[in-house]
Amino acid sequence: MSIEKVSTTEKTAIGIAHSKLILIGEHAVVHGQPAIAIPFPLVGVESVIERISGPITFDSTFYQGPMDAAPITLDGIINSIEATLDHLQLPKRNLLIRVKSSIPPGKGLGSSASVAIAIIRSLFAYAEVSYTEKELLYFADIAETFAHGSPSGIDTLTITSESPVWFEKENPISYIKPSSDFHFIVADTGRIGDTRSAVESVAHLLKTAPRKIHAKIERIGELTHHAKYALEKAGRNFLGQVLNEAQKELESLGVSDAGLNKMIKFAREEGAIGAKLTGGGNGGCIIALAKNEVHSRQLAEKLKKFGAHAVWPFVLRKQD
Ligand SMILES: Nc1ncnc2c1ncn2[C@@H]1O[C@H](COP(=O)(O)OP(=O)(O)O)[C@@H](O)[C@H]1O
Ligand SMILES: C[C@@](O)(CCOP(=O)(O)O)CC(=O)O
Repeated sequence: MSIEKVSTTEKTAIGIAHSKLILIGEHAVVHGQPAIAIPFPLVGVESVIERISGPITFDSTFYQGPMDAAPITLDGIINSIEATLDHLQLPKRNLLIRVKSSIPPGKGLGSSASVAIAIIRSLFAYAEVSYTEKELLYFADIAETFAHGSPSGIDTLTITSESPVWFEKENPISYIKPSSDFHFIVADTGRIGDTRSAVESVAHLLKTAPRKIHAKIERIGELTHHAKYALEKAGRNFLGQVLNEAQKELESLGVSDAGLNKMIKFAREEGAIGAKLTGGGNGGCIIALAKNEVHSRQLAEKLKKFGAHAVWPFVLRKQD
């Protein structure tokens, strides 16, 4: 079936979602340590729902066609959609779901969670029903659990937040207020990571060498406390050191690959105060802390020439 030929009536509804960056604490957060994550509005997802007649139909870069024939990679999102439709008491038919995303998938930027959240928002808008934050997270976490096994919940929480978050599994959220501007660059190594298998490999290590691995996870937690202090008080030089320390621990947990290590090394040689992987790792993106705005632009150019598939200079603004 060609999506262009599906005839729609005038009723449409839109839902959007930005993506997220984990500044520090990925992987350790799955095991109860805190993490800091930042809403990342430079890439995002738009979901448009249109009324059609016939089965629910997808139109996205991942798949075009009826939902009941969708590939297994969409099962998580489909579970979220079905649960949301049940909640809204809408029939599971007569909808066209168009998904446009500028978030590269499998790069640690929370693509799966953003897609789920944009779609859920568009379904609520279509039904003209308002929702609470808790409901939104509940339906999005259905997709995340399917995609990532045992997600900490940090992706969905940051994607629904407008401010940087301090996140712990048992005590989900408080907000971080940076005391100055921080200039970051996010750069994509080009290699796709698999968050689920990276999380599983850390869980496996934890079983085989519990004391050693637990100490590393706790160290990341301690560094995350230092990062909060750096953002709110001590400033960029201390934050850079802390990010570099966190990268060492992530490497020793086996979630940083050669592509990430090479790009992180290059960013530091070019003056980044700190650099580490962001997200699930073993592919995906690095986050580097620049000295200032000019340096951030120069570093972005250099990373591009070095071979980054995409580069996003990004300012975390001071908040009063
Ligand atoms: N454009 C898109 N359309 C539909 N689903 C998408 C799209 N982009 C991502 N997804 C969903 O998200 C999953 C990929 O996200 P993933 O690589 O796990 O993201 P991340 O590791 O960055 O959180 C896909 O399997 C699919 O279910
Ligand atoms: C590795 C982890 O800490 C972050 C994963 O980030 P992403 O899904 O790769 O964007 C997993 C989690 O917190 O659920």
